[in-house]
Amino acid sequence: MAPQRRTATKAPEGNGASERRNRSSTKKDRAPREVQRLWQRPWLRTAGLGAGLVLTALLLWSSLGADDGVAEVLARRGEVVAGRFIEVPCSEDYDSHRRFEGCTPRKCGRGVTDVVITRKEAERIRSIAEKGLSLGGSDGGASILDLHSGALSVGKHFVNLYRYFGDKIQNIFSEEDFQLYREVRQKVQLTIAEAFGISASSLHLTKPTFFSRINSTEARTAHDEYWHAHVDKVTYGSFDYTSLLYLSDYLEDFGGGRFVFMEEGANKTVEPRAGRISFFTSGSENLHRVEKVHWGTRYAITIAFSCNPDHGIEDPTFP
Ligand SMILES: O=C(O)CCC(=O)C(=O)O
Ligand SMILES: [Fe+2]
Repeated sequence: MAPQRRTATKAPEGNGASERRNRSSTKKDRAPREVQRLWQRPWLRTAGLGAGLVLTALLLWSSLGADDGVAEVLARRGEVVAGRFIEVPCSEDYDSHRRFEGCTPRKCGRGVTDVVITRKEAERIRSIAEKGLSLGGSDGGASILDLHSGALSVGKHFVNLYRYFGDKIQNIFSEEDFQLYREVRQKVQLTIAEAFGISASSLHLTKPTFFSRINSTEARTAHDEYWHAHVDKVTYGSFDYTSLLYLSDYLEDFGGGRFVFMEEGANKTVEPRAGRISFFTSGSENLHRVEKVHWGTRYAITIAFSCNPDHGIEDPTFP
């Protein structure tokens, strides 16, 4: 729009012929007629239409971008991130909770690493999720399995798989599965502690800790609506540090389903990759959402930590 206006007003000034031809016109009506005449020139009309098209395309692109919430990629699926950390100012969310010095975030931010959990480990963990979730699954697009509480999505509800399946659950899961969960939790805890400069022992595993399986089936209940923007500290209360371990690959196993940190004009996405850990402080400095999954199946596990020992839970144990 701006270049078009500049052309229309500037051209008559420098165009002597046009001025001479219009000597009889009053000052008042000169500009519109000159603009009209200029507009009748084919090249200007083409340029104007071109600019209009570019502008429309830009507006469309930015509105689609805003809807999609995508601006920059923090971690691409195809790259191996050896450790990336971006500090962001802490929100005030932590002030309304009891503070634990040396743990409650004073340094806030988000990190990604692909070198802590191997692809092989991710595949083994994913098979735990597959085994557990094969026993149930939501009617809608999002199912969860919480090894700690035993919560498993079934239809439009949850069941406690330990109660529901009783001793039979020992035929599904193995001691090694739980051992693996513990090892992964430990590695994630150390990664978070190091990135935020705190002691790993000040972090307490907190609930809920769960596997998620998302596909493109339409949501049936509010539990299936995983795509809403949220703040983990608000949603889950006890969370101070959130981690996500991805168990499948963006654009290989599923489409859509990118993780988005929402920031005004500068959303950042994390593209899931098997074995990728994404971790961040849980306050509103890290408002986020998950894009809708358009095809395929996306597996992840949410493991979070609290600074408050009262909110700590033990690792899940083999029943
Ligand atoms: O699966 C993800 O990428 C994010 C999940 C999430 O935001 C959550 O569990 O609170
Ligand atoms: Fe979240």
